[in-house]
Amino acid sequence: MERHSELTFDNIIKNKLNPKVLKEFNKIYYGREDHCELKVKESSLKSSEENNFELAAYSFSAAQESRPPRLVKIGLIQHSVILPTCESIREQREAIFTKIEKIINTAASEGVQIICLEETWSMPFFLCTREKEKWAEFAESATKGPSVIFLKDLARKYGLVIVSPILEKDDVGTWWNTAVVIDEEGNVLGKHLKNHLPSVGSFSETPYYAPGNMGHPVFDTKYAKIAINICYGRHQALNWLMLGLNGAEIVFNPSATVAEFGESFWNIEARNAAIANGYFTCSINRVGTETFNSTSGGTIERTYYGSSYVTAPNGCRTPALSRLRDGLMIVEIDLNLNRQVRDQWGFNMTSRLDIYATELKELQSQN
Ligand SMILES: NC(=O)NCCC(=O)O
Repeated sequence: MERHSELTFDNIIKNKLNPKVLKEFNKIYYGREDHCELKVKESSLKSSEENNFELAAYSFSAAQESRPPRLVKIGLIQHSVILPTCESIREQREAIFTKIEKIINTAASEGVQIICLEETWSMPFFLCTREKEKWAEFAESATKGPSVIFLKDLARKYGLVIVSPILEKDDVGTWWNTAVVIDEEGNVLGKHLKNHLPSVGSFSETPYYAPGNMGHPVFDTKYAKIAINICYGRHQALNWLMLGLNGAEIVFNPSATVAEFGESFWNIEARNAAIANGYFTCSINRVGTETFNSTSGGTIERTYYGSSYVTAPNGCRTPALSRLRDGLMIVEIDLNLNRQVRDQWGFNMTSRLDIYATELKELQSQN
C-alpha cells in the first residue's frame, strides 16, 4: 500500500486540506508547520519496498546555544507476526527474526543508534488466550534467550543500542514482562520490568507474570539516558514521572494495544508525558491480526493498530506510522531540546514534590 493512501488521521488531514490551511493545521495540531522529514537513501527505500514495511523519517532540532548539539538517531519498529500461531514456536520466532533483521539492517544503514521494538516482539501476544503451558516455550531468559542472542549480534555489528521487550522466564521459573537493554557492544546493560499489569477486558495479564519489582531504572547508554515504560504503564502518570526524575532523556513505550481499548488515548498519553516530564517519548504499538485456536474450541482474534510516533519535550510530534503495516520510523533528535524546554517552562523547578510526598505518606498511613 502506498504510504499516503491508507486511511489514517494524518493522511485524511493531509489529503483534504490545501497547502496553506495544512500548514496552519500542522502548527496547531502537531506543534509545527512542517514535519521536518529526513531524506533517506535510495537503498533504504528499496529495502522498505522489497520487504514490505513503511519507512518514515523525521527530525527535531534544538536552538543553537553554547553547548554543541547532542544529535541521536532513534528507530521505532512495529511489526506483525508472520506464521499462524499453530505452527511450532521455534518456527514462529525464527520467521519474526528474519523479518526484523532486514528492518534493523535498513535502520543501521541510515545511521540509527538506538532501536526499540514492540512489546513482546518475538512472539504473538498469546496472553489473551488464558492458556499458559501451551505457549511456555515463548518465555525466555533475559540474558541467554534466543531473542537476546539474536539481537546481541546485530547490536555489536552495527554499534546499536537495542531495547528488546520480551516475555522473560527467570532462573527460578518466574515470568516477567521485561524490556532488555542491549548496549552497542552487544552486552546486556540491564532490564526494566513492567510495573503495571492490566486486568481489564481481554487484557488480563496477571495470571501470566509478576508485576515489576525493579522500580524505574534509567540506562546510561553511549548515546543517551534511556528508560522504558511498558504498554499499560502509560496510563500511570507517576510511572512516567519517576523515569524523568531518575534522569531519562528518552522514554520508550513498547505496547500491544487494540482499537477497542482506548485508541483515543493513544495520541494523548505519551505526548502529555513528554511535555510534563521534559523528555522525548517514543510510542510503539504492535500491528496486524493474530488468531489463536482455543483448546476449548473456537478462535480468538486480536488486531493491533500500529500508529507508532515520537513526541519531543515541547509537545511537537511526528505523524504516526501505518495502522496496518509493518514500519520503521527513524527520528533524529537533539537532546539539548530537553533542557531548553525545561528552562523555558520550569515544570521541574516548580514541581513541589515535597507537598505530594507528604500527602502521599499521609494517605498511605490512613490505609
Ligand atoms: N499489553 C498491555 O498492557 N495492554 C493493555 C492495553 C492498553 O493499555 O492499551
